[in-house]
Amino acid sequence: MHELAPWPQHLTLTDVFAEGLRLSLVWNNGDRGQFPLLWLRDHCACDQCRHPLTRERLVTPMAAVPGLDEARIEHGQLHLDWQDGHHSRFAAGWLHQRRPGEAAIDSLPRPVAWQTPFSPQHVRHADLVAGGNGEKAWITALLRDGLVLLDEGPLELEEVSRLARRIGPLKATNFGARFDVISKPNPNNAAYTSIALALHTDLPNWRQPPDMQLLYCLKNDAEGGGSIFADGIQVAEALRAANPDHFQLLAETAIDFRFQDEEHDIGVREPVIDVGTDGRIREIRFNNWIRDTLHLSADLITSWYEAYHHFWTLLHAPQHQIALDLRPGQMVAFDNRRVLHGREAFDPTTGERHLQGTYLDRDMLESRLRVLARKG
Ligand SMILES: C[N+](C)(C)CCCC[C@H](N)C(=O)O
Ligand SMILES: O=C(O)CCC(=O)C(=O)O
Repeated sequence: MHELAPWPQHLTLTDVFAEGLRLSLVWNNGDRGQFPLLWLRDHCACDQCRHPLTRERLVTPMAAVPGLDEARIEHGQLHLDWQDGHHSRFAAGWLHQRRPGEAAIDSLPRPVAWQTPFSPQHVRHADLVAGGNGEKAWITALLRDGLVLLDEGPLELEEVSRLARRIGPLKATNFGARFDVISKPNPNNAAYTSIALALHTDLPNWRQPPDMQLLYCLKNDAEGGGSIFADGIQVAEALRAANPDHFQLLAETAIDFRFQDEEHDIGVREPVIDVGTDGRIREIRFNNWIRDTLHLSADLITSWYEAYHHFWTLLHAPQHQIALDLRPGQMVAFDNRRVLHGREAFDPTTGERHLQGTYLDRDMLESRLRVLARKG
């Protein structure tokens, strides 16, 4: 079927009936499904309909489906002879996975809000780089919890880039594809100082902020510098429960985020909480440094500030935060569209602190997990 993902091999078809412009199929496990003929012709997997090497569809949209001469089951699989001379063959398990009206089966983990007390999953570096289950566990935890820790990695510069490249290309931003979090002489960003960083998401001033952030600890022996995290979904749900009007205001009111330095001026107008039509929280944009002028009507301004302050207070409430003291050789990976991160101030005169970081697209993590799942 020109499909790399596995489909159930034990299923066979036992019956097929034509009903107008549909076929009704019955499998050996008793399941039934109805398939419009147009769908079947559009999904034909022969070499004229699917490119044998790229696996991409070659069939173009049809106004009407050619008539069917015969639909039959051979060795449990479906064979169709079309009146225009075309022949299609469908594997029973492949069709079963795609029964119209059934939700598509995707093995990707759904995001699950943190429950207090939340303790993140840890994966050993050696297990991640061995591939297989270690890598699956790491990606699964990251997609599900929005945060995962890697332990016992080597103290090598660029290890973060090597790990990221296993998954996909590093996602470049105006800070480069790979960045060093150290205190710098002429910082363009609070991260490059030694001051405390309140909880934030990175680059909410981009239409599409980076999805996943990896921070690899190489040195952390200065006094202070502990890391903090909070789950934006958990806290936004807490806000919705405590004050639905505040939640609504942050979800419905777009505000401006903006970053500027000598070379850039990157801004976007979006709400702090992005809620889907189903009420699900899809994204949090929260970064108080790069919130731009609050350009709202005078009526809205005071109530927006109230709601924002409420959210800020809940984010920083001890029950919503986890504190991590990153050790050299440890890497934290988190979903930057959901989980907020921050750190305590550190004293650069007492020792060194050096993190190397990069970003990854969520699509690449999902892709990697699907590829790993092919092997079962
Ligand atoms: C991690 N790195 C230093 C590269 C970027 C940090 C970005 C955080 C910043 N306040 C902003 O969103 O613009
Ligand atoms: O220094 C840290 O621990 C976090 C740095 C940070 O918040 C950032 O790079 O955005």
